[in-house]
Amino acid sequence: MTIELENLGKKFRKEWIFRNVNLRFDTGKSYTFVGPNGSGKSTLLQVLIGVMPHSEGKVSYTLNGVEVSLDDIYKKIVIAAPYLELVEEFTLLESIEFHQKFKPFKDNITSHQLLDYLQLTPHKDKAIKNFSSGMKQRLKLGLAFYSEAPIILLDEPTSNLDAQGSAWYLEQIEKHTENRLLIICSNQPNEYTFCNNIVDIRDYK
Ligand SMILES: Nc1ncnc2c1ncn2[C@@H]1O[C@H](COP(=O)(O)OP(=O)(O)OP(=O)(O)O)[C@@H](O)[C@H]1O
Repeated sequence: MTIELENLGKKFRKEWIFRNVNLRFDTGKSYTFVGPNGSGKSTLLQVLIGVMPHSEGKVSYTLNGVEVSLDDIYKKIVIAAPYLELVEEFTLLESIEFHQKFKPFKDNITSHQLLDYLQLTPHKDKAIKNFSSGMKQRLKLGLAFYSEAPIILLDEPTSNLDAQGSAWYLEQIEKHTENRLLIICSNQPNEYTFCNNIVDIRDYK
C-alpha cells in the first residue's frame, strides 16, 4: 500500500496551512508529523485520508501498483484521534462489538480477548461516558492496533495516558505495526523514538 502526495496544499480562507507537499508513504514503514501546536499536523493527516478536502495538488492510493479509490481506502484505515469520539452511551463491550461489525479484529480475536489485551476486562459493562480520559484513549488505541487494517493513523497517541499506559502503547507499537503503514501526529518525542521518517510541517509553509 502506498499513499502519494503531489504538490499538496491546504488553506483555510486565505491562510495556507501547508503547500507543495510531495511525499510518499509505504507499507512497512512508520512516519511522524511533527511541528508546534496549530502548525497543521492533524490537518495534513485528515487531508491525506480524504476526510478533509485539499485546496491544491493530488493524493493517490495504490495497492500493488493498482490505484485504490477513496471509498475503498476507508476500509483499509484505522484511526485513533482526539477529534474522533466514542459512543458515550455504549458500554465498553458494546463499543468493541460495534467496532467489530465494521472492522474485524486481527487473527480472529474475540471481543473478550480484546478486553483482556486492553487490560480493561473489569470495566466491560461500564458506560463509556463514565470512563476516564486515559481509559478512553486506551480503548481508541486498542481498537486501532487490533483491527485488521493495513493503515494505522494515530493523532497524539499518548494524550491522557499515564506512565504505565505510555509503556503499554510502545509495546503495542512493537507488536502491531510490522507490515503496516503507520502515521503518527505528535508533539511528544517519547511517542515516536522508534520512527525514522520525520515530516516537519514547518518545511511546507
Ligand atoms: N476547520 C477549520 N477552519 C479553519 N481553520 C482551521 C480548521 N481546522 C484547523 N484550522 C487551523 O489550521 C491550523 C492547523 O491546525 P491543526 O489542528 O492541523 O494543527 P496541529 O499541528 O495538529 O496542532 P496541535 O499540535 O495543537 O494538535 C490552525 O491554525 C487551526 O486553527
